[in-house]
Amino acid sequence: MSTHIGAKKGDIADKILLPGDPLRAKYIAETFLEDVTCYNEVRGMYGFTGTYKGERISVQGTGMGVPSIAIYVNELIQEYDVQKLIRVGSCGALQEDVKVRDVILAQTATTDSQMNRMVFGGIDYAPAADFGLLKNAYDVGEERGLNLRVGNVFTSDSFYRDNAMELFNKLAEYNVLAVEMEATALYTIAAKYNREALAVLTVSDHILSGEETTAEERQTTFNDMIEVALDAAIK
Ligand SMILES: O=P(O)(O)O[C@H]1O[C@H](CO)[C@@H](O)[C@H]1O
Ligand SMILES: O=c1cc[nH]c(=O)[nH]1
Repeated sequence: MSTHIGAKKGDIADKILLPGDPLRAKYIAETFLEDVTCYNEVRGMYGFTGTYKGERISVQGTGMGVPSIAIYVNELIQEYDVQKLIRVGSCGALQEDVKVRDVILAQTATTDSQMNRMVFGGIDYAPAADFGLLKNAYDVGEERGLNLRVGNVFTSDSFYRDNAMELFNKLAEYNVLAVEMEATALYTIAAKYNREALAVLTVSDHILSGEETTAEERQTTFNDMIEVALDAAIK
């Protein structure tokens, strides 16, 4: 086992979905995977391995924010040799034409996290999705008739911030689509170890209008996101 994951070598597949919420990991495993085993309960951050359309795949909760996902992604890569990592998360829309329930593929992730600046000595590294995974996800979404958005998202170090609209309006002016809290760390760590990474996000609320999804709607639209991620992972 690694420091935060109670799995043996080989318990985790080389492809993995990464929701922030560990209960979303459980939902994905129970709803979409077959022959499921739970390999992790450490800190309640559930991890499961099963099969999807005959292919072995895992799903692991990451918690919220850059420090938390960075722990799981580092251990999944360094201790369990995971190759393809796809975050499946929620986000808040920053553009008028991005609607609640839309699914976004994060091509890149702007951030206020200090993580990359610490690594690169102050340079603004540009974390990017793996092109092959991004293309697979886009193609899968098109085949399913989804209106996927592709672009820049903001990985925020805080969910609550003073004068938030000042920053959000500036990000919107520069065409950032939505705000979430983990993608930048996933992309940067995956790049370091030459692994494939992508964040697929469902808009759960709209920052400008205040509109929110109901719990039921969230489940349905999350299903679109989850199926896009699963099909992209095995394509
Ligand atoms: O739905 P998840 O994957 O947790 O993602 C979003 O939701 C959390 C905030 O409520 C943050 O983790 C943010 O990135
Ligand atoms: O980080 C997040 C996630 C969903 N909605 C938000 O407003 N922020």
